[in-house]
Amino acid sequence: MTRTIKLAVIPGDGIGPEVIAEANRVLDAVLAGGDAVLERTEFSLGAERYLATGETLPEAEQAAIAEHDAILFGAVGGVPGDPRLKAANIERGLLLKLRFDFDHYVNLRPCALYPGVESTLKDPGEVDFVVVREGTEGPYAGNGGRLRAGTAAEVATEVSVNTAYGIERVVRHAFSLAAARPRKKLTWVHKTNVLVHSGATWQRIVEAVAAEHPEIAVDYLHVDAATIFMVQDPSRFDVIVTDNLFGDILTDLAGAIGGGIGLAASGNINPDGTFPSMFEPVHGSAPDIAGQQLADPTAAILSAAIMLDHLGFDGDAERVRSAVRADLAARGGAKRSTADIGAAVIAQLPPRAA
Ligand SMILES: NC(=O)C1=CN([C@@H]2O[C@H](COP(=O)(O)OP(=O)(O)OC[C@H]3O[C@@H](n4cnc5c(N)ncnc54)[C@H](O)[C@@H]3O)[C@@H](O)[C@H]2O)C=CC1
Ligand SMILES: CC(C)CC(=O)C(=O)O
Ligand SMILES: [Mg+2]
Repeated sequence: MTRTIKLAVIPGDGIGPEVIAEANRVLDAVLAGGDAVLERTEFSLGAERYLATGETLPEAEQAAIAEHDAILFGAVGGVPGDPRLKAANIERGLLLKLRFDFDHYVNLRPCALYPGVESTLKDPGEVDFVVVREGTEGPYAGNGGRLRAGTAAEVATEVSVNTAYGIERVVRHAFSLAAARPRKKLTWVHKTNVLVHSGATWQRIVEAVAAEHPEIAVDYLHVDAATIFMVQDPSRFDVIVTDNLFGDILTDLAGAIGGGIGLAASGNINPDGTFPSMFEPVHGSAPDIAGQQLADPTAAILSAAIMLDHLGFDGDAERVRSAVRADLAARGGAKRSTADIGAAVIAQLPPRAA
């Protein structure tokens, strides 16, 4: 029986539309001949839309997006610091609003160094881990403000929000993920020596959930030390669970050691299925290379594969990953356009199993 998947597509700004075009082409190719049909609705949102209309995320459009089975998201934002975008704060008013309102509490960010890919590390060893970044709380929650703005006595606060409810659900998710992986190891990352209040809550909850999972080896790292290990010995990581801010920073670093930010994929997951989950490359809109077909669409393509996993099309997801692996192995140092890489991945797709 044919299953129709309603897909909301938000290409966004800068390189977003370029990489999403390739992810969409790969999706069409991998699903051809199968029993899933994509029904896409494109939403034109982002900095460009704001500059043209003054709108960031109209309520009616958010409600329409909510009616979909999944969201494929490119990237949003303009040149960092562009004063015309200050009032809108596209990243918060659009991207974080979708993550928060759709309760994307698991921000899943795998990092693997595929054969043939050059890492920034000389001798990376085994790199195959997943960062589970909390997606709805922490310092990104929007709890802050400025007093006496614009004066010499200005005070700014950005309060990190950590609820037991929010921590427990993401920690449980990370433990389940670790339990399903062969190495069964979980590292939780925080800064408990200084952030003693939120650190204590995280620690209490991690230890309670760990007691239910004796099969999983658990260790802890302060976030600053975690960055050292990530570049000196990434093989020590299997599943990492951490808060929203630490996870954001660690996963750009993970992107770099995994062969470049153009390969780093992610899923903003609402595991309960109450809202559509959203799949997007880790990178931003890269205004420095936008419109030139210089962006690597692999991160967007691998994000689409995470989406296929989430929607239950594991076989097709694996075919996409296999094609990406083959393409990366064949790529060498060759410079290719965004569209060329998309086409090459499609050419490497293994046939659908009979
Ligand atoms: N999820 C999102 O929509 C995100 C949006 N942003 C926004 O994007 C804009 C640019 O932010 P930046 O800090 O410069 O981060 P960025 O990730 O857009 O770019 C950082 C560097 O990585 C390169 N890069 C990024 N993606 C690439 C790809 N697929 N292939 C090859 N190179 C790639 C860029 O050319 C740039 O040199 C800002 O407005 C920022 O707020 C930033 C991060 C995430
Ligand atoms: C612009 C931020 C809200 C997003 C970001 O950098 C990320 O989620 O990695
Ligand atoms: Mg980031």
